[in-house]
Amino acid sequence: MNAVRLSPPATLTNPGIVQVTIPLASSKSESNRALIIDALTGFQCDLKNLSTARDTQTMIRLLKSQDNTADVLDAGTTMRFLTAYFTVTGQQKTMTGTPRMCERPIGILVDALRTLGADITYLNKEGYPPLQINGFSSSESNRISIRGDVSSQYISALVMIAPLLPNGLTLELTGAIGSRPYIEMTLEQMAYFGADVQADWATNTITITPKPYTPKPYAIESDWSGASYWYSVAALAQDETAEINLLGLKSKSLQGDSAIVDIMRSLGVESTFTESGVRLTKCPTSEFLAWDFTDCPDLAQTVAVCAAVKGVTLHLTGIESLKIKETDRVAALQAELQKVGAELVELEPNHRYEVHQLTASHTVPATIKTYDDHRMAMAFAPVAMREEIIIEEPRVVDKSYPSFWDDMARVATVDFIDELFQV
Ligand SMILES: O=C(O)C1=C[C@@H](OP(=O)(O)O)[C@@H](O)[C@H](O)C1
Ligand SMILES: C=C(OP(=O)(O)O)C(=O)O
Repeated sequence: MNAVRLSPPATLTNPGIVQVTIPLASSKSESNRALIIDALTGFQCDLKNLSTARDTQTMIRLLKSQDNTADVLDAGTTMRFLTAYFTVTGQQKTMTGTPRMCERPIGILVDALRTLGADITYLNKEGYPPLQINGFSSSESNRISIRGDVSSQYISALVMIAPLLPNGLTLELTGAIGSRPYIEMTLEQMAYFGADVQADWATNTITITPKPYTPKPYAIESDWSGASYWYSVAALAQDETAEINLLGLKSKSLQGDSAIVDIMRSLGVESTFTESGVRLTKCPTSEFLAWDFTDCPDLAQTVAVCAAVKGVTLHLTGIESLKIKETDRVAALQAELQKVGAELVELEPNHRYEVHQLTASHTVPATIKTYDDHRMAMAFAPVAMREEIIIEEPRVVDKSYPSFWDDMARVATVDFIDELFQV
């Protein structure tokens, strides 16, 4: 029998006074777009404050790698953006990732790239990674209809390569559009680097003319998705004088997850923008909150856990895309919220959900499974402001926010139970 050391769970206890300044990780979404655009200029941009997130480090590594295989691990943007980038730059690559990545659909993007002239084949299951990029000879076609309701990352991937296409690109987005702020972020960053982009949101049409990017310096903003966990800490803190200063955030952000400012006002957190970022303090809480997460799906877990523990009834819509992210986040929330005395129920099939507290008591500390999903770990960590909690596989946070536990250790005691597991 071998003794192996697995990633020890994190136990979070004893929140004291919550008075803290957090430098925050920078945005992996902004970083990964800037890196693709930089690569399309021949790596001539001076990118500042790039994210230390694994998703971004993977992007950096794969952009420079000469290997025939690009393993994106569990990074969705890296998979989708690189598939388009390697195609348009004529690089023959095998694109693969974790087993979960190979369950996350990519057919909509591949179909669009094929229309533009790509030769791409699936190596296992049609519509899913792994896939093989065999070559690209650009077609006359520069007008594509594409569904907007599965993942905005396909659209971001296509528009970023569009300035290099001989005829540019016109994308007609069909159906509902999910995660639209991420598309707008892409277009804003492209425009900053000199691309000629036009979005008509009345007709859901995006037009990009052929025109090379202009290399320029660019500084990445702090990560609003990562900031959301600090909002939850402030909302759940017992310390009525709690004050959290989050550095590097701006009130006018490219990131749609800055919607956390408005959401958390109902959950008892006031935001004051300062020269250095945003200051969180406590304010009165509502008893009920309804929110449509179509534009900000990555906030749903944070808000669901926070509302559940605070005893605020929450109605969620726009969370369909959660089922195809790092894990099925709806199922994961349903299982784990029970452990902190709450439940997530479906009010209208696949459309409207409710989170509410249960009257029965629950076992403390709860041990939360994270399902290879960084946001499960970080969404449940703030529960420590109310009761002891154990988070399994805590290093999942490395995907987007590697310093998360170091930062949490400033408002809670974080113990990694260093035990030997027998196999
Ligand atoms: O473009 C991006 O940077 C992202 C878009 C969103 O994905 P979907 O468009 O698949 O919802 C979001 O959930 C993801 O974390 C990052
Ligand atoms: C869904 C996420 O990332 P991605 O789709 O890029 O893997 C996320 O960070 O929550």
